[in-house]
Amino acid sequence: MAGSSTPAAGGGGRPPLFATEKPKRMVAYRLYACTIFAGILLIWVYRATHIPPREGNSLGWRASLGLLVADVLFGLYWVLTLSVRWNPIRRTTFKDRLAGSYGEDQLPGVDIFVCAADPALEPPMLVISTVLSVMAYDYPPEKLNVYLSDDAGSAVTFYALYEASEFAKHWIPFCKNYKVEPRSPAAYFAEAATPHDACSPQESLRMKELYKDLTDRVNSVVHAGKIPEVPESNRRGFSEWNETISSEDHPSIIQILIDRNERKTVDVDGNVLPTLVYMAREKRPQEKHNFKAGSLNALIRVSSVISNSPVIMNVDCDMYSNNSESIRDALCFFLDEEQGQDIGFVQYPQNFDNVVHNDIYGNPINVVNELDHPCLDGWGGMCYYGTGCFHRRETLCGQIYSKDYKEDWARGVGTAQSADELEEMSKSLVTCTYEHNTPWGIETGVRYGCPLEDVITGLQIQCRGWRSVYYNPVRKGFLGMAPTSLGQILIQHKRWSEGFLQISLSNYSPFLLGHGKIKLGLQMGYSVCGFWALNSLPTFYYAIIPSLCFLGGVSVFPEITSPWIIPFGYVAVAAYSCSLAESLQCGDTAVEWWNAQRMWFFRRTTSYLLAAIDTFGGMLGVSESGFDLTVKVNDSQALERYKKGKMEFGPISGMFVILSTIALFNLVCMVAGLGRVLWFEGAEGLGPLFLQAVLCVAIVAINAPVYEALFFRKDSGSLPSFVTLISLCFVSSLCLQAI
Ligand SMILES: O=c1ccn([C@@H]2O[C@H](COP(=O)(O)OP(=O)(O)O[C@H]3O[C@H](CO)[C@@H](O)[C@H](O)[C@H]3O)[C@@H](O)[C@H]2O)c(=O)[nH]1
Ligand SMILES: [Mn+2]
Repeated sequence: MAGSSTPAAGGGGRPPLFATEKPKRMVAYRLYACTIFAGILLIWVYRATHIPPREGNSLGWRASLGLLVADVLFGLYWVLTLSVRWNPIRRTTFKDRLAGSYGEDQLPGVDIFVCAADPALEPPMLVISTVLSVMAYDYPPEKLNVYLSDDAGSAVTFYALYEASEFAKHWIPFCKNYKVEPRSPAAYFAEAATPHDACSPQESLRMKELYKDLTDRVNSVVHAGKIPEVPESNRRGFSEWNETISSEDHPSIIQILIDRNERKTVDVDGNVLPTLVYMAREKRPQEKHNFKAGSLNALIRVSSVISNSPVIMNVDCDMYSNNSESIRDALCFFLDEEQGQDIGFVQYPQNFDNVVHNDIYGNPINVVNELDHPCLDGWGGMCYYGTGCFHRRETLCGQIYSKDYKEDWARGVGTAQSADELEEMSKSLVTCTYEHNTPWGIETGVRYGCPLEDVITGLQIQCRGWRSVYYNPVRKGFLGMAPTSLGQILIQHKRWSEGFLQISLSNYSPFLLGHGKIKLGLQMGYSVCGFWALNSLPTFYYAIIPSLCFLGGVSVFPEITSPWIIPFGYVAVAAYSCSLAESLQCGDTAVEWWNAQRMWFFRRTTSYLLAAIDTFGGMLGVSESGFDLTVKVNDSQALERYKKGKMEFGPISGMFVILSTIALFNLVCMVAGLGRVLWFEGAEGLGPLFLQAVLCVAIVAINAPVYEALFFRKDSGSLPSFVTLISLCFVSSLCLQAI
């Protein structure tokens, strides 16, 4: 199977538009996995047969029972993770064949959705740079329709989009004439000072000036919070706003800013521009709006009236297109005659453009992008993760796949209706009450009621018989923004792990919903993230109990001279070496790997733990989950600290108390525990406690930034002494348990 490619289409049809390859390394990996599994089994045997008698101070007995459970859970979780290593595949597309087989006029229409929610957290300039980047795709503009959903219903965002529609008349021809990449103006002008494309320095300078004017105008409106006079011909849209409008309470607003029909808009070269639509669905305080999922569903309906293209792509407002050919790449999958019929969606990886070298948060997720996702693809079902994804419209509307299903690639809306009519029609589709008593949010559109609406929607589509594809080109399709403060990251991961756990424990779990419909490997693949939150429990246990026992001189691992130490040592050393090797192979540095390990530890002991608690609370009806927006602006000092690799803790939160408690507790255990053993028993005394000492030292080492923030840093990103105080209370009560 090594290096095998998919067969060419036979019998005179169009040639295949993509190929699938399987890499060779898998045999070695599978052998290695077998040895790890043997090690895990031996650890289980050891745990089950080495429970000390329950007498006197029963710490050893209790701890051994707990570790038995923890080791079993870790082992089972490891088995799940095999699914995202077992079967990776790699896809390549043939865009030249696409061009050979389909004329430009035969290409399908594409609707692009951009979601924004809050002009304070998501600056309008960021939003319109993303919009401009997707308007400038290398694709026939009369087939391209771009929709911005503004969940804040903000006049400022609308103003920015209006300015973008004017700027597009210069920007799009510039991009196309000079084959500029990337096509987000913000990203383009932030890159190298010397333009690397065919354009002359004067041209580039002229464009840069125009862009600077745009930025100044938009930002001054953002600061003033007031809209200036705009030309009479374009005033119409602004009259929608008045004093009574607020972000939580406003009617539906829909404005077609660029339209191909009667108000035909052309660029400076006289070419038509892609349709551009602003949408703010109605919001009322008493009505649930279902966050991003609600916006996407509103966009699906509005676009069905205005353009109704067979392909839909959606991005978050901070994730710009970095590759102008992405639409054509995605179409290579959908339009392939042999293998494309059952492909429901094409997901691109998430990559970031604001991450620095040796990022302290371990943000380059290369292993996920280069190994995990190709494996999900290998099982026939890359998940949908909410941004950078192309769908067939029908898959989002509940269509079930069957062999007889024929896509109408030519579908679309004619040019009969005027923009005013279209706006009126679509407004009625995005009122608060429109979805009442309809299948929207349940069977139709993106699913509601879960913080990971996208993943569950993707799973539902796969369970209706569609396959999905993962495409990771060399020039990244999209670049987004990673949060660069620990507090933000932990909140984001809490939302994700909570969403995943909710899915895993519901009727929509990949094992129940997917039973008989998707492959076992894919069910397991989903569960790797699905059980992140539960995996926090054994991690938390491992972070406290062995160290506590070390402090009390109670051994809970095999002695250094016992043969039982071999499976423990082997599993730990081999698993971590393999993980490091994978990271390096996927392009991370060793420092990034180490930082990523630290983040795993932090997330598991905070975000995931709280997510597990909240999920169970939610099942008992105590708590309800929301969508805490990720901040996309940082103050300049924080940004400086980030660049220097200083961890940004930010405002006090319960999560930091947990982090510093674990860090301080292990520090105490290490110092007092080592001191006690060496003082009373000498070096031989370490024999039975060796593995615990190693574990404790490792936890202290990984927590270095926490100690720095607690004791040495004075800047506003460090941990306040209040956190130290509370943590010390917890630490002392924990230590008392050892006595
Ligand atoms: O009420 C809301 C809340 C959010 N959004 C938009 O949703 C997107 C994602 O929000 P963000 O705060 O950036 O969350 P992230 O954690 O960065 O998002 C990741 O995680 C989400 C699921 O938790 C996915 O939907 C996203 O695609 C994925 O990038 C942004 O464009 C928001 O404007 C809305 O449109 N309406
Ligand atoms: Mn985001």
